[in-house]
Amino acid sequence: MMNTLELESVRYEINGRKILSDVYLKMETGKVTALAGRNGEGKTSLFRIMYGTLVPETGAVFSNKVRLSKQAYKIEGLISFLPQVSFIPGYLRIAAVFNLFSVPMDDLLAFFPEFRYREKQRFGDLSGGEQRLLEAFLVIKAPTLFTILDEPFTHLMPVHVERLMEVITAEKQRKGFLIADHQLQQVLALSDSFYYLRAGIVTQTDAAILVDTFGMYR
Ligand SMILES: Nc1ncnc2c1ncn2[C@@H]1O[C@H](COP(=O)(O)OP(=O)(O)OP(=O)(O)O)[C@@H](O)[C@H]1O
Repeated sequence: MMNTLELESVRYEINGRKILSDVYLKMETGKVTALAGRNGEGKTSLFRIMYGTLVPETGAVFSNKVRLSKQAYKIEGLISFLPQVSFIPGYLRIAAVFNLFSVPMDDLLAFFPEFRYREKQRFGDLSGGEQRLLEAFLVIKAPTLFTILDEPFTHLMPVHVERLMEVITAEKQRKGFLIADHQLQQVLALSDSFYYLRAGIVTQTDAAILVDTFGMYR
């Protein structure tokens, strides 16, 4: 069964400045949806409104066309979110972190065997890139219908980006993704549908227009 998660008629302002005006956006299971936009256009704000940690002036989130009665993140199994900033406490050991997210360590080792025998290491002792990789992996694998990824490839080395893209493609069989990342080539390769956010307006677009707008090799 295909599931949808939609933002409808969302208006959001900060100190009287319009960030989002009458925004519509749809996520679907089985699809990766991309949101493109320059720095500061409001992508993170839109993600937080969808997730439920930011309250807009108007608008709502609909799951399979039914308006949510509470924030999306409070509904078990509905949505996971990778924010731009680190969110896992450094004192936790890797094994404990995987337990918390209900993700088996073996799932990680299948894609990233370099973490074998490191279960007892504390999360805070990993390199910045390794921490980012594990956070992205856990959110992607979390047992939810939908996942939002805010710049998942930032700080990752190219081989990890490639493998993380494989994880997303595999998980897409059962969930829907919404992704923003400045690595346009990767986003284009992964995504099935595209939106563009500019001056508060979200429009549906396609890969060719995004390449024209942002350039492939900036
Ligand atoms: N608490 C705040 N007070 C004032 N302005 C804010 C606040 N939070 C966000 N903004 C502004 O709102 C706009 C949208 O921010 P947002 O983080 O949603 O953009 P973004 O598209 O995700 O940017 P980036 O690609 O750089 O992450 C930005 O111009 C930002 O400066």
